[in-house]
Amino acid sequence: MVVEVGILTVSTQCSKGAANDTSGPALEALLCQEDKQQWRICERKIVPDDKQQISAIVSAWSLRCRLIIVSGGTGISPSDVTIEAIEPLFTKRLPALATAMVVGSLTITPFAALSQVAAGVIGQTVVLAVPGSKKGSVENVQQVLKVLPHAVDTAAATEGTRHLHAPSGKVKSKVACNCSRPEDQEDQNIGVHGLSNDLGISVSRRARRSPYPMIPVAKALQLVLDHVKLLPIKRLLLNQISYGQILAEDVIAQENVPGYPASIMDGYAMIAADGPGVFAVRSALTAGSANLEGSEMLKSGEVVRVATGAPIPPGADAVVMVEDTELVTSDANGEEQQVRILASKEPIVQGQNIRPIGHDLRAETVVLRAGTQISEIGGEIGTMAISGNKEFAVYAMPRIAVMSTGDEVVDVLNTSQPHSSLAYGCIRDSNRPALLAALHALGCQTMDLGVVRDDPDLLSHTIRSSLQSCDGLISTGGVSMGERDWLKPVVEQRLGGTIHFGRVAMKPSKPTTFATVPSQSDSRDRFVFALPGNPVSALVAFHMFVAPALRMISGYLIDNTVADVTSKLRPSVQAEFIDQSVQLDRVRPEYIRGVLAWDHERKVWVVSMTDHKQQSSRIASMQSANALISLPIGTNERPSITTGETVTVIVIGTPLI
Ligand SMILES: Nc1nc2c(c(=O)[nH]1)N[C@H]1C(S)=C(S)[C@@H](COP(=O)(O)OP(=O)(O)OC[C@H]3O[C@@H](n4cnc5c(N)ncnc54)[C@H](O)[C@@H]3O)O[C@H]1N2
Ligand code: MOO
Ligand SMILES: [Mg+2]
Repeated sequence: MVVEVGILTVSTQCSKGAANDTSGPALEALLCQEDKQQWRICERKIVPDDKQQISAIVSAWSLRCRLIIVSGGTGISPSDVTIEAIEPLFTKRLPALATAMVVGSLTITPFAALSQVAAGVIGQTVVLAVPGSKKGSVENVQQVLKVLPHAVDTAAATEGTRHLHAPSGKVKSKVACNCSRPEDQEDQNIGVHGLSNDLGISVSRRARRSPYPMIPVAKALQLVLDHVKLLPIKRLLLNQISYGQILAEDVIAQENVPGYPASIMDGYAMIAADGPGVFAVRSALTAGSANLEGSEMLKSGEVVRVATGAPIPPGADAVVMVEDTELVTSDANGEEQQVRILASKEPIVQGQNIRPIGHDLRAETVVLRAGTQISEIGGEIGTMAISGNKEFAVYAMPRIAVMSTGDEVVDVLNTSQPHSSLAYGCIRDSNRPALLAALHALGCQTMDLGVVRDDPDLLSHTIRSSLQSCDGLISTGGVSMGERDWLKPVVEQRLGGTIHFGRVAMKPSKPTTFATVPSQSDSRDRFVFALPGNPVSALVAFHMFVAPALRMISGYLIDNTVADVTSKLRPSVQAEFIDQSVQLDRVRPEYIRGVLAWDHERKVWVVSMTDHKQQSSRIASMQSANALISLPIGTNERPSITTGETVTVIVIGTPLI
């Protein structure tokens, strides 16, 4: 049997070209001498003493090599990190194999005692870590050369099973995956997977199956919510606050509203006990009239003309509307001298038409709770304005970078380019405009990264630099199995990111990818949603995963009282399906685009499809959609849904009412 071997040289000097790699070629020669038929060197690489790079490469190779030898970085200096990089990946340790290497080498030199060799299994791959010197590496491998074929056979012989491992280097769990499972079937290997194709790999050697298990939608959403973090709190002036923002602290009224007893009507302030009759008009008070403290008390038989909002003069305890009075006498200037308060069915009572101090807001009480969303209706902004506070604590709104990717994708937002006819094989970018609009509707700030070509260098540079000033990034395209689908390897291998999931059991949007990337400036990881390129897949994934995450980090859950947070972040209703029958997909749950409306006669929610061409490439099927109709996987017993059945509908827009 031919065994695929990877030889990784770890040396910062060699990786910079400052020294020649001697151990790699020596190990190659050793294996070739042994038996050319048996060992085939399929991977060779030199990397610096960098833990992340070492573990990323060993992880990726473990998907296609049966034996990996890592030489170098096994000493005891602080820069030696090979053992720390690979041991956490081991799904099984082989301590005796490591001991055999050390014991054998000690018979040659006592310096062997200063190397930390390691041996273990990652999935079905045997991995050895040996010293970096030409002599040391060869001597160590020689000690175990005879048993290596058997070790490799045994590791590979775990029939039908493959142990997957976490990309971050931490072994989360050992899981078995049935290799005969159809590619599209949901995988239970949640949260554990191998790495994407090595960026430098030729197309013929790329993995032909995705290393990312296809996880259920609910689990994917949970992973997203587990890994995104609340944004910082900001103290903003009222005119800096945007609709949609969430209060991070209670708003306390600083003063009473009104701060004085105020008239509710235009009319006459009087003493209620006087009752109807003729009164002398002593003076007039309009809204904004100065403080009346110290002014003369109103006497029986007098009234003061007041406007709505004007302070009530001292001594007065009721206001009668102007409509319930008539003029009796006036002076030469037209000023009122006497008015009659007309008798009506209702007696005049104390406090009539007067707002006492603090009637609307009482000083030092909470007028808006933390967790309140500032709506576009205006009620919250108005209350904040009147509360007497200058600044308000709110959660920052996310700033999100948006990027379309693809050599064939033509930018329609770049106005400096003339609008030209589309070249053969190209398509206009519909994803970025749609996502930017959806983000703005959620109140997010955006950074438009344009259309980026399918080039790992360009992609990694664009993502890295945008994440310096954004909380997260949304890209579309390049996440599936194509030879230029670079997003996953770029995130893992160039940005040091962790992919939490790379496929979801749903139709559309199967290759939806969610990752976190360490920040270069602070301890808050940035998130990357690498959405599929198909336009409907991108938008459905946005509403299923990205929008709830954005709500969560903007503070939507801080006053959470409901057990099921999903219902707050991604609301759904039960509705009657009123369209023609639809065949259910036999492999993935499907989210078809729908129009949700309230049936006023029957008092039920009803939902129909936007149209009957629901392909994931066809953005027109998203037109008018305000809902995603969540359809279960079809079975022989239930192959379709028919008119009148009740379905779960995820609300993504304003329902028709
Ligand atoms: N062998 C396999 N092939 C595919 C699989 C699979 O599992 N195995 N999955 C399919 C599914 S499902 C989807 S969804 C797509 C996702 O593809 P990518 O995310 O890699 O996206 P691209 O390959 O870059 O593009 C796919 C499609 O979308 C068009 N596109 C891309 N960007 C835009 C844009 N900004 N505006 C408009 N249209 C865009 C692009 O031209 C392609 O037609 O993969 C399947 N393949
Ligand atoms: O998941 Mo893809 O989004 O089916 O077309
Ligand atoms: Mg693709």
